[in-house]
Amino acid sequence: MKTRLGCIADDYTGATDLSSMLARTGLRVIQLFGVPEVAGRPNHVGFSDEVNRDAIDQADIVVVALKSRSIPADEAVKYSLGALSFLQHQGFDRLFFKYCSTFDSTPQGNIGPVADALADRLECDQVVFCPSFPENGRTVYQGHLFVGDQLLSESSMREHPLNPMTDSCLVRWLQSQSQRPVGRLGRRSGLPEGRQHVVADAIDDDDLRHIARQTREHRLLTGGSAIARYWAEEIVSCPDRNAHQNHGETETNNGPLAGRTVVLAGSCSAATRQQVALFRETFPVFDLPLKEPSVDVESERAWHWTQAQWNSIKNDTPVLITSASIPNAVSDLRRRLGENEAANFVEAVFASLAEKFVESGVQNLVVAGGETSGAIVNRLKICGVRIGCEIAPGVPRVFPIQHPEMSLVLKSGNFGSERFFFDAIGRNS
Ligand SMILES: Nc1ncnc2c1ncn2[C@@H]1O[C@H](COP(=O)(O)OP(=O)(O)O)[C@@H](O)[C@H]1O
Ligand SMILES: O=C(O)[C@@H](O)C(=O)COP(=O)(O)O
Repeated sequence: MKTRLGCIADDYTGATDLSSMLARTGLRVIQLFGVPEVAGRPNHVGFSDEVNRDAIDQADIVVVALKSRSIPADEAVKYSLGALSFLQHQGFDRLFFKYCSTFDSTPQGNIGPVADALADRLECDQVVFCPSFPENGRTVYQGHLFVGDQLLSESSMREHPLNPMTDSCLVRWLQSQSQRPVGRLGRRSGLPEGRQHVVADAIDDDDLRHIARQTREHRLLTGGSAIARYWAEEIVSCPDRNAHQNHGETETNNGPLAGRTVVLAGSCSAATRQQVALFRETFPVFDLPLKEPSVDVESERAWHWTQAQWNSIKNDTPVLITSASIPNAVSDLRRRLGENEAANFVEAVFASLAEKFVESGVQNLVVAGGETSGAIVNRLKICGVRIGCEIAPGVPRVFPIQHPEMSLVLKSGNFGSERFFFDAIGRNS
C-alpha cells in the first residue's frame, strides 16, 4: 500500500516552511490551516470543504498548520490530537510533528507535551527530535542548538517576546517539558535502545540523511523542516515522483500577481528588523504608533496612511507596515498591556488591516512573523494553500485554494536575507 505522510506544524509560517521543503522532493504537498474537528469553525473550513477534499485525495503529503506554539499546553495537546485523528481518518499512516528550528517553547511546553501525546496515541516507544536546519544556520551539536555561530541562548532568540530561549541544551529544555526520559543521539551514531525521547545532533545535510535512514520504520518523527524532506524521501513511495517534480511551480503562477502589494511585519526578530530597514530606503514604511488602546484606531491610522501613499505617489507602490521598528516599541507596549495582551493587541491590528486590504482588492500580501501570520490567515478565513516556488529557503509563495487570484507569503520572522522583501515583491529596487 502507498505510504502517505501527514504532518502537524505548530505555527503557520513553520507549516509553509515545511511545505516548501517537502515540495523539493517532487511529491504532491497540500497545506491546510486547521481541520474541522480541531478548529471548531465549521463555517471556516466547511466553506471550501469540497475543494480541500479533492486536494487531499490527490496529495502524497498533507501539512496541517495549527497555531499551537504559544497557547496553554493542554490546548496544544488537544488540537494536535484532533489533527492526528483527522489525518489518520484520511489515510495518512506516518506522522511528522514540525516545530521551530530554534525549538521555540517554554519550560512548560508545548513541544514536549504534544510529542508525548502523539507518541502515546501512535504507540511509539522512541521519538527522535531533530530541529537542525543547516541551510538556515540551525545546527545541533552535543545536544546544544546553535544559530549560526552563536549558542541559541546567546542569539536574539533570548529576547523572543513569546518564547525566550534561555537554554541551548535541548536535552535539559525538553526534559523540563516531557514525561518521558530524554537522551541524545550523536552525529552518525546508532539510535539508543529503550522508551525515550532522543535529541539528534546534526550539523549538515548528510547528518540529516543519516537520521532519516535510521528512522525509516518510525511512525512518528519530530523536528524542523529540513529533516522532514529527507524523511519523506525515505518513506513516501511515489513511483511517478518525477512527473510531479516542481509540482507547485508548474501548476501555479509563482511570481507576485499584478496589482497592489502590502507587507505586514509583526515580527520583532533581528532578521526582520534588518529587512524592514533596507526596504525603508526605497519604499514607504509606516510605523504603527501603538499608543491608542484601540485596535480600530491603530488600524484606521495605518489604513489612511496607505491610501494617502497610493493617492500621492503611485497607485501600485508597495508599502510596508511594521510594529517593531520604533525604539522600545515592544518593551513599552508589553509594560503597558502585559506580554500576552500586547502580542494579541498587535496581532489584532494586523489582522484587521489585512482584512481591509484584501477587501479593497490588494492581491499580494507578504507577512513577517509566525503568530502574526496565524492571526491574519484566520481572519481571512483561508483554509488551505497550494505551494508555489521558494523565495528564500523555507519561505514559499502560496496561493489560497479558494482565492487563487491572491498570493500570500508567510515568512518566519528569522528567515530570509536582508533583501527578502524585495525578492518577495518581485522588485530589484
Ligand atoms: N511593538 C510590539 N509590542 C509587543 N508585541 C509585539 C510588538 N510587535 C509585534 N509584537 C508581537 O510579537 C509577536 C511576534 O511573533 P511572531 O509574529 O511569531 O514573529 P516571529 O516569527 O519573529 O516569532 C507577535 O505576537 C506580535 O503581535
Ligand atoms: O523552523 C523554523 O525555523 C520556522 O519554520 C519556524 O517555525 C519559525 O517560526 P516563526 O519565527 O515564529 O515564524
